[in-house]
Amino acid sequence: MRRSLIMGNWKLNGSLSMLAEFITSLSDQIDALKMCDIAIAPPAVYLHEAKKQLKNDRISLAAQNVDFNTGGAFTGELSPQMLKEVGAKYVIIGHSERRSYHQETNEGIAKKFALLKETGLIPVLCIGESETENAQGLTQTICAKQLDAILAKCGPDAFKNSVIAYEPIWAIGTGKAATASEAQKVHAFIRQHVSKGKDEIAKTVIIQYGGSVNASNADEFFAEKDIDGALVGGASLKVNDFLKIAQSAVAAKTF
Ligand SMILES: O=C(CO)COP(=O)(O)O
Repeated sequence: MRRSLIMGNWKLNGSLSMLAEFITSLSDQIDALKMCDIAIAPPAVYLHEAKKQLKNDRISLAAQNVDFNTGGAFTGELSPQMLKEVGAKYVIIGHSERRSYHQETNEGIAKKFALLKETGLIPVLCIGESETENAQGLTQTICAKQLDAILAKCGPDAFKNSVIAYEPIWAIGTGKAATASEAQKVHAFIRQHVSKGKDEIAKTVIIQYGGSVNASNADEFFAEKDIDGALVGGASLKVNDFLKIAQSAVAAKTF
């Protein structure tokens, strides 16, 4: 059975003191959350300190972005190896905020995906459609295009041991989450599209939902069979809300 993965994407938020408080509270509660994997993605500048403060490996670290070069004259960038060295296990790539504010393309994101795999890091590939695309019935077409760029670059086994986060752009930070059944339909499509009939991939690829997940609506998402956790933005900044979301994931797997 796939384990749920609950990941907090702090985006451009947080501080050293918030990090310390967050890690202490999360560590106190972690034993009750055995059935799911937990990760936080603070700004990369805090990863090294986070790694030092984490007392057990039940809480993993994620970075929010990476470069597609391994080193050299690329001012301002961070390589997969650097992120690995400071404790990252996962790296979020292709977030819609990076696609739109930093003009990231499917091809560039595919290069990042390939490099992460080579480095032994787990890519968390964000995909999803805009409000207009959703209204035009293009959700599956857009998701397929974003996934196909990865399959073209990395081959049919690309998504083995990888994570995909379905994040409809219109649901991010808006308080207007997709309904659980809408999300489930897209997740089922994604699973079928990336596995192309290969059981090993269908069974292991983790597909998170992201977009206005909070402590009150998380239960509904985790009750769906193809929703394997959540990539949480705003609600991941408050440790109690984040914990409640993780508890919902645990409850969904234990009855
Ligand atoms: O973008 C997100 C996670 O990557 C979702 O953000 P919100 O949970 O704030 O909608």
